[in-house]
Amino acid sequence: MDIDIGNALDAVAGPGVPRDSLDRLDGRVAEAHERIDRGMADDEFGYAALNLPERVDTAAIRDAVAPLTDAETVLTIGIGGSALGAATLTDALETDGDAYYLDNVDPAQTSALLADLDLESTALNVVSRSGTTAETLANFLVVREVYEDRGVDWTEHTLVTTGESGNLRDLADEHDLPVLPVPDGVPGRFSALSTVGLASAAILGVDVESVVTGARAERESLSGSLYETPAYAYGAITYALNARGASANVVMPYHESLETYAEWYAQLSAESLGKAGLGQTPVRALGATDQHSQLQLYRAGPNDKLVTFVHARDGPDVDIPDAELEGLDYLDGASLGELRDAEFEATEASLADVGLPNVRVEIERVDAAAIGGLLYGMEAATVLAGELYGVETFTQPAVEWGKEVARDLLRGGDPLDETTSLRVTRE
Ligand SMILES: O=P(O)(O)OC[C@H]1O[C@H](O)[C@H](O)[C@@H](O)[C@@H]1O
Repeated sequence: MDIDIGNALDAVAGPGVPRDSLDRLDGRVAEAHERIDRGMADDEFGYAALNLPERVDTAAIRDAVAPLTDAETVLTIGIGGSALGAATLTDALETDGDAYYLDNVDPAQTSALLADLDLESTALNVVSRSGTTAETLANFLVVREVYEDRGVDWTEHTLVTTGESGNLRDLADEHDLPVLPVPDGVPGRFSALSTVGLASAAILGVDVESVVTGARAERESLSGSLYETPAYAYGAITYALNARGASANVVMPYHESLETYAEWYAQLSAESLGKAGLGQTPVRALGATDQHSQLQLYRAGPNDKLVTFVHARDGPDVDIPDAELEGLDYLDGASLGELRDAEFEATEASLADVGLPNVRVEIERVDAAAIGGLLYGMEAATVLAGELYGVETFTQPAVEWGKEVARDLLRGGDPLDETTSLRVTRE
C-alpha cells in the first residue's frame, strides 16, 4: 500500500497541513509507535490485532472449512465486524461461488434471499465474537428453521465462528457443529485478518494465505516515522486534517469490487475514533459513479472534508471498440481501464484545484496480497490515529448503549423518554 499525501498539504489544500506541522507531528508518531509496539509485544487488548498476520493459523481455517468447500454458495450470518471483513474479501477477490451476507435484520431481505437459495449447495458460516448478538442469533434461528422446513440437515452445512462462551457456543456444542475460535484480544472491527474474516473467503477458494502474506509485509513496515510507514502517514494525515476542519473523510475507491472496503473502513474508523466529541465522519463513495453526483458537492460545497481515493495501478482491462462516434473520438483506441484512470486523475486534480484535501491510497492490483496489506494498513492507521486523538480506540460504549436499550424494549421495558415527537402528516 502506498500513500500520497501531497494534496493534503497547505501548499495545495485549505484545510491543509503545513509541512513543518507534519514534521512536528512525526515526533508524536514516534511516541505513538512506541506505545503501539509495546501493546503488540504484550498482546494487549486491541493492539493484539496488529499481530494477527503472525498469529493467524490459516491451516486450521483450511481444515475447518474443508467439509464445506463443495458448497456453491456461502451464507455468512454476522453483523458489523463479524461480517464486513469477510464481505470485503469476497467482494474484492475472485471466488469459486457466491457469497451472501445476512448482516441486518430486514424481514423482506431475509425472506427474499432464502426463497431463492438452494440450501443443499449452501454453506452457512455463523459468526459472532460474543455469541450473543441479537441480530445474528435471530437470523440464524430463522435460517435454521428454513433448512428444517425444506428437509435439509442444517447441521451438515454449518460452521460456527465464535468465542469460548455465549449462546452461539452453546448451540454449537448442543449440535456438535464445527467451531473456529475467535482470536483473543481482538475487537470485531479489527478481526478481518483472523478466522472471523477469512473463513468464508476460504470456503470460496480465496487464497487466504496470500491475504495474510500481504498483511505481514505491511506489519513489517511499521516504524517510528510517518515518512517511512504508509499506514502511519494515513493515520496522521487524517488526524491532522480533522483537527484543521476536515470533519468528514469520503472514502472513494475507483474499483467496483472495493465498494465494500469503504463500508469496512467506515466501521473501523467510526467505531474506533468516534469518542469524546472527536472523530471524522466516514462517508462511502464510489468512483467513477459518484463523480456524476456527489462530486458536485465535493468540489463546490464547503471545504470541510478529506477525500481518500483508493486506486489500483494495474488490473484487467477491456478495449473500447472503435465506433467513430461524433464527439467521442477521444474514446478511439482507449480501454475502459484508461477511461476509469483518466476520470480518477481528473477528479483528483479537480479537488486539488479548489483546495479540497485529498489523499491517494494506491495498491498494485486488486489481489489477495494487496487487499491483506490494505486492511492491515488501515487498521494500523486507525490505531495510530487513536493514539494521536488520545481516545480509547478499542471500546464502543455508544454502540453498547443502543444494544441494551433495544433488548429492554423487546423484554417489554418502559417506552423511551429520550426522544420527542413532532409528527407531520398529510391532511
Ligand atoms: O461479533 P459479535 O459479538 O456478534 O458483534 C458484532 C458487532 O456487534 C457490536 O455492535 C460491536 O460494536 C461491533 O464491533 C461488533 O462487530
